[in-house]
Amino acid sequence: MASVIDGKAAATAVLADVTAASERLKREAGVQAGLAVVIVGDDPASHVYVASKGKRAEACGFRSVQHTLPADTEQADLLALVERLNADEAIHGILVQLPLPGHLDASSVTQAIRPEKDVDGLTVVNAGKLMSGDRSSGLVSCTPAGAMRLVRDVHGEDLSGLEAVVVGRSNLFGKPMGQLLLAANATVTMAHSRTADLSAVCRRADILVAATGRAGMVRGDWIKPGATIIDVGITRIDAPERGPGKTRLVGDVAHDEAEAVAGAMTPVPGGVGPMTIAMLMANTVIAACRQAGIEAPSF
Ligand SMILES: Nc1nc2c(c(=O)[nH]1)N[C@@H](CN(C=O)c1ccc(C(=O)N[C@@H](CCC(=O)O)C(=O)O)cc1)CN2
Repeated sequence: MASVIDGKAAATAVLADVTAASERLKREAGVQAGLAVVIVGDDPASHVYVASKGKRAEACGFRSVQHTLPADTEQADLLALVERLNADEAIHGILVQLPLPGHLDASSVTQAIRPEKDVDGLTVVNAGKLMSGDRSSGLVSCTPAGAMRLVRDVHGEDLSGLEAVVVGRSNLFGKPMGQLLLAANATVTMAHSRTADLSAVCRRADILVAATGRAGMVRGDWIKPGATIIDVGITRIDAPERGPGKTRLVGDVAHDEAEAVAGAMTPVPGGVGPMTIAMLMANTVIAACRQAGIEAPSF
């Protein structure tokens, strides 16, 4: 039976360190870290995540600002807001919640954020720094940074000799996750929906990271006995067994099958999700320390 990798407990530990760093920033530089989150439209899940980001930011002692824009916001208006936030000295981190409504070009909005304030780690500057191994001035995308911290809790800092397979190749998660695993000396395979014999590729993994976007896609017989499973998926499904109209969250890994084979695995909920928000707070305090010219913590 796989042991549970407790993302909530790991997130609580990160948030305690973030709060301490935020207090040090105030003491040493007289600066309150500022995080601005921009949300466009009415997607209910996005609103829940953004509200949670605001609450966490306040709990860490940050100034937290939320900009809520209507679904029919024009590209030029969104870009103008990003420019205002770029110029605002009280704001050290900017995040535009994704997905954006279909008529907006998410990439050009993301790329308009000043790299020093890009707490989502999505600008080409930050993606390039991650790829070239520059961790001293770049910012890493929150979900992969959080997932990597969970991997380190199980395997330590050095993954030499271990095979890691990442299923999914998004800019937000799969690509940076592959880079982080590689930087820790894992032998990394990036797999995706067009990979031939995906189940056989996954079975090679000592560390299997599933970000397929398809609930329950990774089955028990895709898993090497004893492997560590990081499940990045989060899908709400109907749960009639819990009562009429009830729902529950599931990941990309068939949980019960995987539990019988894996050595350790993240649950959904309570695994990678809480780490996403904790690492956003970590990135914000790192960005604020750098902008204030004091030593930034590492997480
Ligand atoms: N600009 C960004 N947009 C999005 C990101 C991102 O990193 N940057 N990630 C996801 C959504 N996301 C944060 O924005 C996120 C997803 C899930 C969780 C979380 O804590 N999940 C909980 C369950 C929550 C629930 O009950 O619904 C868990 O897994 O335990 C936090 C953040 C897409 N957009």
